[in-house]
Amino acid sequence: MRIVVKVGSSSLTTAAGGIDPVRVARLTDALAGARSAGHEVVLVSSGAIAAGLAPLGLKRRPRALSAQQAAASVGQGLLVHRYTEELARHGLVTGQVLLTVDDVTRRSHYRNAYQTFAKLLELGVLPIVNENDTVATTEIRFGDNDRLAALVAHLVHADLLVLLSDVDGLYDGDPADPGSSLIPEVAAGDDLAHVRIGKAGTAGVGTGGMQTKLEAARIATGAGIPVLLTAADLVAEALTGARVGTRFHATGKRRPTRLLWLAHATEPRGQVVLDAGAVRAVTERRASLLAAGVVGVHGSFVAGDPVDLVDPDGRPVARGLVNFDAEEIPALLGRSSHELKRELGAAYEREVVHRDDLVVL
Ligand SMILES: Nc1ncnc2c1ncn2[C@@H]1O[C@H](COP(=O)(O)OP(=O)(O)O)[C@@H](O)[C@H]1O
Ligand SMILES: N[C@@H](CCC(=O)OP(=O)(O)O)C(=O)O
Repeated sequence: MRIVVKVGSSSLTTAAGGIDPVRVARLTDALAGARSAGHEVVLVSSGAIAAGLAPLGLKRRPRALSAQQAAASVGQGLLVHRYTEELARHGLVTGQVLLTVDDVTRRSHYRNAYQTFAKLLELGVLPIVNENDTVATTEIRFGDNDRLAALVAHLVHADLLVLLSDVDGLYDGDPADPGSSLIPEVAAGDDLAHVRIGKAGTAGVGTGGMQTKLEAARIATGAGIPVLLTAADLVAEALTGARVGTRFHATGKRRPTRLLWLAHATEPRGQVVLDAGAVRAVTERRASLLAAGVVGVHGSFVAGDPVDLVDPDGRPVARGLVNFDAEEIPALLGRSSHELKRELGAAYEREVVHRDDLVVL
């Protein structure tokens, strides 16, 4: 099996906030065990910011983005160094992969990322992935690694996504509350509306809490990948197939990876307003969006940016990579490709959003 394992900051750090060598060793022992059993493993690890706090004399995760980026810059190297040393004891070679949203939503970059992972796995390397925190800006930042892990699982065609946290699974209420109980299975179509979801754990280093784990589980299972959510302390059990944690069954089929990223990882830079006919063409017939069906445009974007396609009432119906700059679109509104080609030249005959770059929400 090809397994993506994601570990959160709260499962890697000591109470004081630094990287905990004992917890890292427990994790790497289990990853090495999975490799010995014949599985391919990709690790998505948070903890760069947490690892950078102590060397910078910081007590807790800073609020300002620039300070978080500085901490990540200091901490990422330390974190990967720790993993590299531990995995080397098991004869394993590690490789660092730092991703930004843009890297994987634009077609050429996405193919590049896929090929890098394929090569690393073919060479027997254990890739260690994190967000490229130091360069990611607010707009293009994931911020939490749960969704990143789900998208990486899809990118590398994983058979299983294991989400490790400081809690041993999904509870129907606050896990600290003695009245709450663990949910062992989430089947396709199960309604989680009754589950009370709280914020991130007490350690104060995690970011997403249970909400981003559920989103990650929804993305992965919706793309055909089952998810196991359990405690980092139980990683060895989880990777040897013991019945621990919460198992989310696959609910959907694989979709092209880039489109999954487009739907879940991009911040739209603007909106293109469609008339009712274009809404039907895009959502029901999966057609490209042509200028003839566009009635308005909002925001400032350039060709290649992600935009939301909205219906006449402003509700998003799809997201796509647009082929024109925002300021070019008003001149095209409602006009047929044929007319545009005749008056403005062949370059204007292109679709506003091509069907291959479009995902229905
Ligand atoms: N319904 C719930 N079930 C399980 N955990 C929950 C729930 N609601 C809130 N949580 C909290 O979510 C925390 C995990 O999120 P977080 O601290 O962001 O972890 P990580 O650093 O592993 O990503 C747990 O410590 C737990 O206290
Ligand atoms: N990329 C960030 C991870 C963000 C984060 O804290 O995520 P998580 O602990 O998984 O909720 C880091 O390495 O510090």
